[in-house]
Amino acid sequence: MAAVMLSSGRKLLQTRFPRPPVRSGSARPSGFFAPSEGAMLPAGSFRDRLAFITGGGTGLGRAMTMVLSQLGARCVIASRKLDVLQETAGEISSQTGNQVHALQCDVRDPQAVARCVDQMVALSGLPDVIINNAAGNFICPTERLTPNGWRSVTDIVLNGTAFVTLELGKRLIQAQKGASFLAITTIYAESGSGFVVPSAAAKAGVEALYKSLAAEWGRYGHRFNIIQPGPIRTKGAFSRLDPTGTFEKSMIDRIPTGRLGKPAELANLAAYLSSDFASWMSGAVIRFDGGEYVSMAGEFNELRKVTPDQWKMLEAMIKGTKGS
Ligand SMILES: CCC/C=C/C=C/C(=O)SCCNC(=O)CCNC(=O)[C@H](O)C(C)(C)COP(=O)(O)OP(=O)(O)OC[C@H]1O[C@@H](n2cnc3c(N)ncnc32)[C@H](O)[C@@H]1OP(=O)(O)O
Ligand SMILES: NC(=O)C1=CN([C@@H]2O[C@H](COP(=O)(O)OP(=O)(O)OC[C@H]3O[C@@H](n4cnc5c(N)ncnc54)[C@H](OP(=O)(O)O)[C@@H]3O)[C@@H](O)[C@H]2O)C=CC1
Repeated sequence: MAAVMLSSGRKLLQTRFPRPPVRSGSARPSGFFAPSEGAMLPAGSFRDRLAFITGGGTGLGRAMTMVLSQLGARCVIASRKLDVLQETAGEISSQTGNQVHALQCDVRDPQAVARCVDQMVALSGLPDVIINNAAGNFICPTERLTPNGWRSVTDIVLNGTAFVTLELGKRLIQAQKGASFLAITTIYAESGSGFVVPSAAAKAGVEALYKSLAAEWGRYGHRFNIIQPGPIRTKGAFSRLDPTGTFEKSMIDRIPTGRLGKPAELANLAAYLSSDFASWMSGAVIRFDGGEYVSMAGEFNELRKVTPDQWKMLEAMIKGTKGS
């Protein structure tokens, strides 16, 4: 006896199937959807451009800094840990030959953000590209969350993004200089998600902020776009969201492209959105998740697990039903 279950937990049918050789996501044929990790845009796409990337010392921020620098940008990376930033800045600039400056900045503190922008202006001027990538997150049942735990995440994600955007936005408007603003949110900014509730709430707030400013600040030459990544292995994210490593397989199983994303893939999309090739893109929200979001959403998507023999039987049963 075998049952086909819907994602809601309801049984679609229960009948005498031969035991199904259920194909797991990780058993998908390899070769489809192989990542391309080199820089996608033409060399020099960011020549004479300055990019400011929060959280640029690690993970996805580091990958975005790398590709922008490869494409000719001067970069300023900012976060709390100066030693980490300096190491990344040194590694990237020695590979690309372009300047990468490291500035200490806690985005939760608006005065620290203003000082950081002062330092950047003194070093290199006002940026053409701003990427709000810094974040904090951890899995936690919401009933265990303290007010300080809530604050630690929402202050980095929502307030931090707002402080950086306001500080730079006002100065750019004053200087009559246009810029591209990009925010890195996540797929559950749209759906919400249990167990990461401060992050879900704050990322949704960031999306509202960026969509609102896309409408309001276009007249000053500013574009605002959003990338919602699905799971991409980084130490910062996976140590806090999958500390035992047990969720990774179920993530991969539900991703139709059968793998996690790669930082360099995300970085190419970020570079495109921040480039002149995307100068008509503003207010866009791009989901970048290998199909995971729609795969989790569709009522009948679990039917991927039904085998061809089972389909023959299902079809015969359906066709054999007369009337309603
Ligand atoms: C898979 C697809 C979708 C994925 C989405 C991914 C989204 C991401 O955002 S991944 C980014 C992950 N990277 C980071 O989080 C990096 C930065 N994170 C941090 O620095 C820390 O994790 C933290 C956010 C907690 C901030 O660090 P800080 O030093 O400022 O805070 P603490 O003093 O350590 O803690 C502040 C309060 O939070 C409580 N807390 C911390 N961790 C947990 C936890 N695991 N569970 C419950 N509560 C936690 C901590 O106890 C403090 O509260 P209190 O005890 O009341 O003082
Ligand atoms: N990896 C993934 O699967 C996914 C990631 N994302 C998003 O991608 C972005 C990058 O995450 P990822 O690279 O994975 O994780 P990381 O932990 O590597 O990146 C987070 C960065 O934020 C910086 N940061 C944290 N707090 C502050 C603060 N108060 N002030 C300034 N900087 C701060 C950290 O630097 P420092 O500690 O030096 O301050 C760190 O460099 C985040 O916005 C995350 O939400 C979204 C969906 C999926």
